[in-house]
This record gives sequence, structure tokens and C-alpha cells, in this order.
Amino acid sequence: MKTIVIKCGGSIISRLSEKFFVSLGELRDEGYSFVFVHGGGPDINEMLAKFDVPVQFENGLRKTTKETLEIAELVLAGKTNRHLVHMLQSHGFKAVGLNGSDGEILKAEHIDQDALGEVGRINKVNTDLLEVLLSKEIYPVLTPISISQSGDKLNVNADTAAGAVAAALHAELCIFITDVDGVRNGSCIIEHLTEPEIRQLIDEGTIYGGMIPKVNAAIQAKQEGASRILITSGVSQFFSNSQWKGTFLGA
Ligand SMILES: Nc1ncnc2c1ncn2[C@@H]1O[C@H](COP(=O)(O)OP(=O)(O)O)[C@@H](O)[C@H]1O
Ligand SMILES: CC(=O)N[C@@H](CCC(=O)OP(=O)(O)O)C(=O)O
Repeated sequence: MKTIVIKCGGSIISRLSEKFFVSLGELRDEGYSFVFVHGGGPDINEMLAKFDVPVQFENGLRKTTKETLEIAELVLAGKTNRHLVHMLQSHGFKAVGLNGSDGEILKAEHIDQDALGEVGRINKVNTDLLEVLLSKEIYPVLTPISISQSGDKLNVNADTAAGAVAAALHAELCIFITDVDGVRNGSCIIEHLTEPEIRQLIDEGTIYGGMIPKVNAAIQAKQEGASRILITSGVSQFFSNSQWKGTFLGA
């Protein structure tokens, strides 16, 4: 099975272009299956503001109290997931939405409970359920909310979750769809990046904020089993006539 893991950033879901769905159709016709993992950072921020809960990030990761986690899950599973599944279905793709914790698909452990609260890193992806759905040409759409060994929910950055899913499935490609055309250095999009180059760009501050978990997830996915990684835009470019545009890791 040729699988592409597609991470849709919260910054982009409501703005996904028609070209994006046309490109997905072309890839499906070429024999690819898809697993989607989505974020929803802006939607979560909006809801936290409504509940007067402060928003705090550290290196692109949300500091997550139990209350923040409850609101994040409510938004991701109840709103963003529904929205993306509906958009896919409206464009003729069979899609099923799941919380990452459902069926223990995404298992995680705390990163640093004192510093970040209920934030996790994935330590296992249960691919069985994903593979059953894919074998029936149904595309799973996952939130990044994960479950710990002791049965607690954890907030996992969606880039990290997508990278872990891509590695576990040995995906041919993991695409991070975001609101920029790729990783920029000044006004230029960098077409290819290696791990040392990424480390340097983070150190010098060229890569910052939400791009940090994205490139770290990209490195990890590449190291742990995904063949190729692409960071690209869901608004303007994505893929057309077999021409990929954006920033690649790997050949
Ligand atoms: N070097 C960089 N190149 C491009 N974007 C960058 C870079 N460094 C930081 N960013 C920021 O990362 C953002 C994408 O991350 P994020 O907002 O978390 O998106 P998403 O919701 O798609 O995960 C861009 O909109 C941009 O503001
Ligand atoms: C721990 C952590 O930061 N979790 C993220 C999960 C959603 C996400 O990653 O959304 P984007 O892809 O839109 O950034 C959060 O709470 O915002």
C-alpha cells in the first residue's frame, strides 16, 4: 500500500484550496492512500479566549493545564475534525474522523509535566485500525489528542503526531500542509533541507515558533521510517502536474 500522511495545520484547514482537493484526486488515481492528521491551534486559542483561559506556548508547544486539555479536545474532536472530514467527503473522498486516543491509535507520555503540563510525545502508533480502514479505501482523519499508558489524555502537537504516524506506517511521503509555501530564509523558499541545516536555522532564529515542531517532526519522521517529507502550502501551491513545490527533506 502506498501511503501519504497529510498533516493539515489549523492555520489552513478553512482555507484549503480547490487545487488541494484536485491534487489529492490525482494522487488517489496514482494509487496512493491517505491518512490525515490535523491541528487546530487558532480554533483552540479562540475557544480559550472565550473561557478566559490564558494561552501560553514554549518552543511551539502549548502549555496545557487539565482545563486547557479539555477545551483543546472539545475543539479538535468536536469542531476541526468534523470540518475536515466534511470537506473531504464533499470532495468525494471517503473519510472517517477519529480522536487520536480512539482505539489507542496514538499512545503518548508526558514530555515534562512540570514545565508543559498535559503535553505528550508519541511513544507508539497502533497502525492496525488505520490499516483496516486504508484497506477499504477509507481515509482516517486523526486529531493529535493521545492516550497515556495510565489512560490519561495528552495534548500532542499535531506536527509531532503526523510525523510519528508517517514513520509507523513507513509512509512514502509525509506532507505538512501549512500557510506558507515552505521553509523560508528571508524571502526565498528553501527547496531542500538537511538535519544540520535545520539545526543551524533554528539556532540563528530563522526557523521559529510553529515551524520548530514542524521541522523537528519532519526530521524524526525521516529518521524513523518515512521516505520523504514535504512542507508546503495548502492555499497556493501543493502539487500540480507531478511538480511538487515546497521544502523537502530527503531525496
Ligand atoms: N523559516 C520559516 N519559514 C516559514 N515560516 C516560518 C519560519 N519560521 C517560522 N515560521 C512560521 O511558522 C508558521 C507555520 O507554523 P504554524 O503557524 O504552527 O502552522 P500550522 O498551523 O500549519 O501548523 C508560518 O506561518 C510562519 O509564521
Ligand atoms: C502541545 C500542542 O501544542 N498541541 C497543539 C495541538 C494542535 C496543533 O498542533 O495545531 P496546529 O497544527 O494548528 O499548530 C495545540 O494545543 O495547539
